[in-house]
Amino acid sequence: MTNTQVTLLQIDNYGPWTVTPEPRREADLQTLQSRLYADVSQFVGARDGYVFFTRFDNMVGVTNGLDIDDHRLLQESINNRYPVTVSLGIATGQTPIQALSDATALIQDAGSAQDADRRNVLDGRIVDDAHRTESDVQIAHFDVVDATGEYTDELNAFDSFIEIEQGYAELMRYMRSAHDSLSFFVGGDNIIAVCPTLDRAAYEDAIDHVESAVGVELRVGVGRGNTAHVAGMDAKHALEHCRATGSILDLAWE
Ligand SMILES: Nc1nc2c(ncn2[C@@H]2O[C@H](COP(=O)(O)OP(=O)(O)OP(=O)(O)O)[C@@H](O)[C@H]2O)c(=O)[nH]1
Repeated sequence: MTNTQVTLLQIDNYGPWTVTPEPRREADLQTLQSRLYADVSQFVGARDGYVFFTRFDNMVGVTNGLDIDDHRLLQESINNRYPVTVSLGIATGQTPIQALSDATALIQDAGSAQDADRRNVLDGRIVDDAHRTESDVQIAHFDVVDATGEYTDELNAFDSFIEIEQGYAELMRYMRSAHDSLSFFVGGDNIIAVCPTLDRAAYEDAIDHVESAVGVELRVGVGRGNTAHVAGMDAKHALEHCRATGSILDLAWE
C-alpha cells in the first residue's frame, strides 16, 4: 500500500506582489518563477524527492525522505534569497490526492494566498521512519508513442504542442477522477503520474481512455520505491523496456 508524502509549496501573497507598486515586467516574473522552481527542484531532488512546477506560484512535491527540518531549511533559504516567501503544507496519505488535499487544507486554514499577514507557514506531518516501506511511492512515467514521427517532425511546433497538451489534459483529468492520481507534464512528450497502488488494468484503462478521447497514443512504465527518485527511476527503466519490446505498459516489479 502506498503512503505518499506530499508537500504543497505556495508563494505567499504573490498576486499583489506582481502588481505592487505597479505591474512588474513579465519577463522578470517568468525568470523568478523558473529560478525558484529550479532551486526547489534541486533541493528536493538532492534528497530523492520530486517537485512539479504545476502553476509555478503553487508547486507540488513528493517528499518521502524529507523531514520537517529539511522543509524548514528550504523555506529559510528561499527567504534569504528571494523577494518572496513561501508557505509549505506537508501531508501523507494512501492516495496522493488525499495527501495533497490535506496539505492544501493546512495552508488554506492558515489564511488566504493573498493575505499579507500569512507568511512562511510550515505545517504538517511526515512518514516517520518506523512506518516507511519499499513501496510507499508509486510513479508512472508516460510518454507519447513516436511523438517525433507523429508530431514533432510533421506539424509546426505550436500544433505539436497543442496535440501533446491535449493528451496531457485528458490524462491528468482521468487519472485524477478514475484513479486518484496526480499527473504532471514534465517536458517534451512526458507526463509523470504519482499514483496510489494501481494495477496493470488501471493503466491500460487510462491509456485506452486518452486514445479514444483525443487520439493521442501513450505508453507507460511504472515503478515503486521508498522515495520518488527510486520509484521514478524504476519507472524510467520500465519505459525503456516498453520501447525495446514495443509494449505499451511495463510494471517494473512484475
Ligand atoms: N522530462 C523528461 N523528458 C523526456 C524524457 N525522455 C524524453 N523526454 C522528452 O521527450 C521528447 C521526445 O523523446 P522520445 O519520447 O524519446 O521520442 P519519441 O519520438 O516519442 O520516440 P519513442 O518514445 O521511442 O516513441 C524529448 O525531446 C524530450 O524532450 C524523460 O525521461 N524525462
